[in-house]
Amino acid sequence: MIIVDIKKGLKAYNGLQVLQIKKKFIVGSITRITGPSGAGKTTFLKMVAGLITPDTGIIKTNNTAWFDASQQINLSPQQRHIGFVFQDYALFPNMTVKQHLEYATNDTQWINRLLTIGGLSDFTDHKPNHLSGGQQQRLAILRALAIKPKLLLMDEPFSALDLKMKSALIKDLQGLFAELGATTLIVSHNPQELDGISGDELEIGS
Ligand SMILES: Nc1ncnc2c1ncn2[C@@H]1O[C@H](COP(=O)(O)OP(=O)(O)OP(=O)(O)O)[C@@H](O)[C@H]1O
Repeated sequence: MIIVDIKKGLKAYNGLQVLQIKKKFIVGSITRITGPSGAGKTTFLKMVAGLITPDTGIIKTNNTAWFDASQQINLSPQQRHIGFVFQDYALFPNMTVKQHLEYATNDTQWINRLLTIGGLSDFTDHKPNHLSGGQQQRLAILRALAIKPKLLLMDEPFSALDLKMKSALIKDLQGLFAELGATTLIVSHNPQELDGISGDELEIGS
């Protein structure tokens, strides 16, 4: 179980807006995160990852506190061992596809499996600017999975993929998530995208 109970004042264009999230995520579950633009979906994922600090509250998993404002506990993103797929991919311009994955793991079998699932086996020596938008997005997903995370945070991870590619990839990813025992949080604007996959939903800013 991952328990989140946090508050953060967001600096919105129209003044201060308070983002308050109280939610439990069951281990191994897939949760779809929805909400209007600017509601705080990305900020929420970044707080869980340890990239943005909440103003108050707790984030804990099993018996480990990742964040506890009252006890001044705030584990680093590395200590939380999370996979993060950023909305803008955040790839390294000077690294090839293969180097992105080798940076995260030295398990070559796992790397090859990921490359096959992402359809990038023939592009291992390509740098991001020699990949299509969809290929870059797939690389961002594979890189997040490379560390075999127990918690995977994905921010609009399928937005650049065509329907056929998306449904094949999602099917493969579902198998991988189950194998890793990963708990997955996916921000998605597309209502049909995760039908039959995500068991839970978190609506932010409604
Ligand atoms: N570190 C921060 N501290 C305070 N406010 C922030 C911080 N980072 C972003 N914000 C503010 O939080 C608000 C929500 O932004 P966020 O990107 O989380 O929304 P979103 O729901 O993901 O939107 P979209 O669907 O358009 O991607 C914005 O007004 C932004 O200015």
